[in-house]
Amino acid sequence: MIKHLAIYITNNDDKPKLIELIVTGNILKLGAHLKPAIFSELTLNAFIDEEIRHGHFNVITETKNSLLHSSEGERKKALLTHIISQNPDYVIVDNVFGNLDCVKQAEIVHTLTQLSQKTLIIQITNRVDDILPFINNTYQLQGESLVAFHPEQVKSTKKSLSFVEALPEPYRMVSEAINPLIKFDKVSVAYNERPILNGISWEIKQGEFWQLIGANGSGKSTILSMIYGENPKAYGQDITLFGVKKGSGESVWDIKRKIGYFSSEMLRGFKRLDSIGNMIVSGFFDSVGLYKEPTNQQVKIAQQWLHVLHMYHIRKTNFLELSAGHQRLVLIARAMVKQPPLLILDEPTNGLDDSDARLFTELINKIAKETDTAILYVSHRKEAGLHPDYIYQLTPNKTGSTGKVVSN
Ligand SMILES: Nc1ncnc2c1ncn2[C@@H]1O[C@H](COP(=O)(O)OP(=O)(O)OP(=O)(O)O)[C@@H](O)[C@H]1O
Repeated sequence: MIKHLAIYITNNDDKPKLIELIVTGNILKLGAHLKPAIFSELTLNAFIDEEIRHGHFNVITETKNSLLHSSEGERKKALLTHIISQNPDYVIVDNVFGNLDCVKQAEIVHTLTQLSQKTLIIQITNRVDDILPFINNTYQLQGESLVAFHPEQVKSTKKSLSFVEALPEPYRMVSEAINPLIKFDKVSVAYNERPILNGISWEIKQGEFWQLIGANGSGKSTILSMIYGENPKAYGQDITLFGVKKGSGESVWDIKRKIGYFSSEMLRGFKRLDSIGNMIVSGFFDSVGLYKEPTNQQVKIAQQWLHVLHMYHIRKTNFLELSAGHQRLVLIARAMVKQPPLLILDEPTNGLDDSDARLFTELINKIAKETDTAILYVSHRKEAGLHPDYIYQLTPNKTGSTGKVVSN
């Protein structure tokens, strides 16, 4: 019987190094002649880069769409099919469920379970709930070797509140809020004649905390891009953003100014050298670096955020030195310093380990409770401990997804 294994890591572990140790045969004694395949976001990104640069598709999705224009679920499924067709000796499976809905998760588990009958699976995960059902051997990293790990350790960790200081008082922006902030009236969208959204009517009002859920490909990102992005599909639709009808000559810049935005994708390739303090205060200027002199009030608010996050003493530290989880907390503070009317969080916990996801969720609940900022949280994962006021669900079907409010 093949002895499949999972390696539980935290956001402080060096994942690329771990993968290198595995494929060079230096951590599991696998033999460097064996042919590995890596199922990870890094592999997917490499294929997407290739697509963009050379225009040819090595990995084809079920709908024959390019990877670039496919949803995350479609991409992962396509990558797994591609990997299996390559007949590897073993497969390293990294962040297997990131961004996948329950149905897609079950499909991937099914495919991997079949694959596991003849091929060794080495899973790398930072969520104990994600450990694949056919894996009984779990380890964690200690230096450059593996030691036994018991998932119950994480589950039984005591959960005390981490952010106790009050959030700063509102900055002037909040008075600009117009209710409802966002209004979609019978919005329908198709790509290449394929219906995606069908008659979406939805309102987000000041201070409300919404979670947007829906299967992969149901159109969640399409909705977001019509609010925050410059999706041309938004024109000719009945969409009102902050009291201004889309297509009425509104300024995209003006809309973006009213929205704090965070997506886990933002950290991909982020290389700027900035201190934590500057990162936060630059949120007042809608710029990444700090090019203007902040006012006393702005500095004070940024300092309060640093205190809330317990980072005041490390405010001069380079942002890139923080763990992935702490970087996200800083980017949330950066998006929130102005207390915008709306905060959009797009798959925000993807890639976070258990403890950082818990911290992140606690901060979002706190923002929802203590500020007038409305929150739109897009995620597949029912994040334990997250307390949205309402859930809006997209249900896909052949004529495009319909939407409805479901109970929490
Ligand atoms: N520019 C585009 N051209 C063609 N098809 C597109 C384009 N953008 C999105 N699509 C398709 O529209 C559908 C909805 O995509 P969207 O990204 O909005 O879904 P999603 O719910 O966010 O999915 P996921 O959760 O997997 O990210 C998908 O089938 C996708 O392939």
